[in-house]
Amino acid sequence: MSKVAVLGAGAWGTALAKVLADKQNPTFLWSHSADLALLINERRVNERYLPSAPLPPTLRATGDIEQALSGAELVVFVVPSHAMREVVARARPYLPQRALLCSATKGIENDSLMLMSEVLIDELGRDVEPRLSYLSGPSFAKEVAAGQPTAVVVAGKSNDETVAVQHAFATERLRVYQSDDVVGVEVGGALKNVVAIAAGAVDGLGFGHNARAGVITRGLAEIARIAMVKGGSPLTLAGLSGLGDLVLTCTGELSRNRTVGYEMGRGRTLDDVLSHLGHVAEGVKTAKSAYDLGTKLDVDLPITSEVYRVLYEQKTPLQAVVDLMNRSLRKE
Ligand SMILES: NC(=O)c1ccc[n+]([C@@H]2O[C@H](COP(=O)([O-])OP(=O)(O)OC[C@H]3O[C@@H](n4cnc5c(N)ncnc54)[C@H](O)[C@@H]3O)[C@@H](O)[C@H]2O)c1
Ligand SMILES: O=P(O)(O)OC[C@H](O)CO
Repeated sequence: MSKVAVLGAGAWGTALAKVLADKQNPTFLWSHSADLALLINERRVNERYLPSAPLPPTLRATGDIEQALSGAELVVFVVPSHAMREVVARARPYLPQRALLCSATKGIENDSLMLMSEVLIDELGRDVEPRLSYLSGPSFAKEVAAGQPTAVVVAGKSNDETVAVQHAFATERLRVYQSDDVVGVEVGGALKNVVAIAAGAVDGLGFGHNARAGVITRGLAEIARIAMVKGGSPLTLAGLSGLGDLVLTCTGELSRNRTVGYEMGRGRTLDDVLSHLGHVAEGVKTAKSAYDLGTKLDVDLPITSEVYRVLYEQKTPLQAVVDLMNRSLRKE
């Protein structure tokens, strides 16, 4: 590619920009903090969000979104989901007409209950849909940046454009699969963060492997129910952006979402955990969106609902486990 723009200089934006820049694509990494962009260029590392990864000379950070976007063939949106609408609106005047647009954000917007695909189309118009794709799957930024073998999936409605994005990201260490199930891939990526908070809480409470496996499996059932009601395929949820990301996030100690649940399981408050986390934990906001979505679409989401009550209604994690275990018995 002659130029790539990555919007969002957090851990994941920096890791993806490094992947693209290591492939010799001139890559602009946009940060909404001009000071952070200056520091990244000066130190050749993003010390705030991804200190473990030295950045190649083909990567340049900038606080100027017009400079980042001008002439870009591929634009990657990697800001937290609550900032997506604002950043897309900011980018809109400068987006090159034919650029491929890829979201690597995992979340569901509060209040509108929109997936990132829906936010992007809402802000940019239905015409851009063939150029839109969504990258998801089990991928801790630190491991991707270190060249650890990783498999992800990119989903889009238009085959040629999705294949182009698949090839843009693929390396010997980053295997990229392709899918046309945008809803399934997005719902899987967003809701696994909520289930990971539950899995972390169960670990923090000191329960065993059985409990964790139960949360993962029954959490997957909830994710699949929402995805299907929204038009996604249950098969997608058996893939990288469903089971794959769920297992990673529910078991990996690098997960911010699991950490939130784990620390709350050990008795810390949400505010205390978030004030020390230093990164976004998407599952916190997505728990509210998913809870509201379940109510709106009349989908049964017991684990998600308990995570919501622990995060927003001061229910204790232990009481949430007790209530989950003592619901009426049913078929699997
Ligand atoms: N970190 C990972 O391993 C990983 C992997 C896959 C997907 N993701 C997803 O990628 C997205 C970004 O996560 P991250 O890990 O890079 O987050 P992070 O917490 O490391 O960084 C967040 C970034 O967003 C910026 N930001 C915050 N508010 C903003 C605003 N209003 N406008 C513009 N920028 C703003 C911050 O300055 C920071 O650069 C999330 O949806 C996350 O779920 C993360
Ligand atoms: O650290 P987490 O919990 O935000 O998870 C990061 C990625 O989504 C894992 O695929």
